[in-house]
Amino acid sequence: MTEEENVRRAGPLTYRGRAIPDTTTDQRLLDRRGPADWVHTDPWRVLRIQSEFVEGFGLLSELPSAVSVFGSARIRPGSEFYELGVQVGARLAEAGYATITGGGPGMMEAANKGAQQAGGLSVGLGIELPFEQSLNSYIDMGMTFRYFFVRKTMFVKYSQAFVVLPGGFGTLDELFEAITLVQTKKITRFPVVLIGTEFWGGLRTWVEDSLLKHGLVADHDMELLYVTDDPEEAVRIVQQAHLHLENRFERDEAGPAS
Ligand SMILES: CC(C)=CCNc1ncnc2c1ncn2[C@@H]1O[C@H](COP(=O)(O)O)[C@@H](O)[C@H]1O
Repeated sequence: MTEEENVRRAGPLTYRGRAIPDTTTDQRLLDRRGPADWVHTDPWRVLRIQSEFVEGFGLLSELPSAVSVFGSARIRPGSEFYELGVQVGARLAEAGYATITGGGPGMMEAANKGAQQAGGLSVGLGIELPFEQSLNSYIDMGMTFRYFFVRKTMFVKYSQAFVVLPGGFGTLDELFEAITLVQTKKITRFPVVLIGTEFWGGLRTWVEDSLLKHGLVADHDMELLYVTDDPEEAVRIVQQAHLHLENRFERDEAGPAS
């Protein structure tokens, strides 16, 4: 046997003599399918989760300054709330912010529509649901996620603030997640603005009368619930916080490396 026949290189690996496998790596990959139950196992899911982060970061990392807008999936076009959502998207676009929503119908669609029509970048981050649903038609850039928590990371990582319009459980989940991240200083200088004083007034009162009264939140935590009826005021709050943050990063970058 020649030296050439007695060696097999498989990528960075070298096999000689009796250690040479009967098949090549590609043969093992391509020649047969083998069992398929591993696609339903957690190690495989970890790779899918990883790929969602890769795709999400890839889609969003070059996004300009952006604000995530949340709100009910159930509000219909033509309603007062829907119009408010359109206004929010439009004002954000005029101030130079991209609008990110959950990509669905209702208030998400309204904010995307307002943003797109005012010439802003309109982004939809959808979620796989047990019933058929596609991204609304006012989205310039979109992605549909399998994993809820991956999608939530994107909302926080790629926006400077949250604007919360009237909504149900999904909206409350997003609102309280954001407030908890701010309260625990996982994110800083991150305004969370609720739009609709009549709609959100009861929640604010309950937080004050129950949570604050029993000492479950601090006085200054109440400031985390900023409520207004005016989309322009919401944008001003976002801009102020944004400016502060940029100044702080500039100071940090000028200081000693960490
Ligand atoms: C018709 C219907 C129920 C469609 C659901 N389709 C959805 N598509 C995308 N995001 C959603 C959807 N439902 C809830 N969400 C998420 O939860 C929030 C709305 O939930 P809710 O309607 O307030 O509780 C949105 O901000 C969004 O991020």
